Amino acid sequence: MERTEHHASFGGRQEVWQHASRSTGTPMKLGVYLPPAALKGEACPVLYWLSGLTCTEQNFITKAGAQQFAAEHGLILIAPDTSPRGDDVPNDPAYDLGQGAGFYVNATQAPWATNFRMEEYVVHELPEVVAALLQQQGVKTSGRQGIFGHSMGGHGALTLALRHPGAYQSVSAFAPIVAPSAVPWGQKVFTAYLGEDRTQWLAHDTVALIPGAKERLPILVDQGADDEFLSQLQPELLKAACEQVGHPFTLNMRPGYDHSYYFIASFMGEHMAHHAAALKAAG
Ligand SMILES: N[C@@H](CCC(=O)N[C@@H](CS)C(=O)NCC(=O)O)C(=O)O
Repeated sequence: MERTEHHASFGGRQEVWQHASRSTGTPMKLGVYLPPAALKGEACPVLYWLSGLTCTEQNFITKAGAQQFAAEHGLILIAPDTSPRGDDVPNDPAYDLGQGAGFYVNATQAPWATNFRMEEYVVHELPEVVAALLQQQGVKTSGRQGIFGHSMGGHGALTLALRHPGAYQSVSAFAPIVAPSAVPWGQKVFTAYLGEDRTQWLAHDTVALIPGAKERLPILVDQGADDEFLSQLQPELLKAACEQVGHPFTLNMRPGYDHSYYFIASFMGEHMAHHAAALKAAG
């Protein structure tokens, strides 16, 4: 495990770490923000951010403006890469498949199944990696975890929270892909990673998971009304699914906002407050 970057930020520290991943069989990078409270020895909750298509660990830490709110609320922020990478890792020329497009599932199909194990990585390996690198720096955590993300990463945050009840105490998303089985991005990637059997896809589809959810963790979603990818996102499908079973759900449609990090940064403070409140209430 190696620290490759560190920068003072809002009284805390933004770091980047690299480690050998047993889940993906590749080196993986992650952004780690330590708020001032953590550096002073307070036990802080951990909030995971999952990025969208084409992103690395860098997009969120350089463009979302989240550090100021993490500093204010005393949250440790973890931002992993979106997929395994490397010359020996399968890839595709399109931006929405292969490297940079892990979709937070464990692929079952060749040639992806060996390395593309992002669900295993995020849910099981990452917390161990984070615990180890925090311990190395004498930083304590409260044992509470939240998860949020954008687009493909919004899909990741919602499905991982729903598929692993008890693992996360707060969840939210910016412009998430809520029904991957019903839209081109999801259909293409799920066919490649999970195969032709659509019943396998539904286990990774937020709208399909809501009716049988084991816990009703409140979901906060922000969506730009002028998002150029709205047809791939369709937040109204999630609204309807939540209404049908009484799953607590807040959808903020934001007129004039697109799909970019300008949109994300504009509402980051509200999402961080949502997580801070839920993680504090969870103890
Ligand atoms: N038009 C984009 C589509 C991909 C895209 O918009 N990716 C979003 C997530 S789905 C993103 O966060 N891009 C990186 C950034 O804005 O920093 C491309 O072809 O690169």
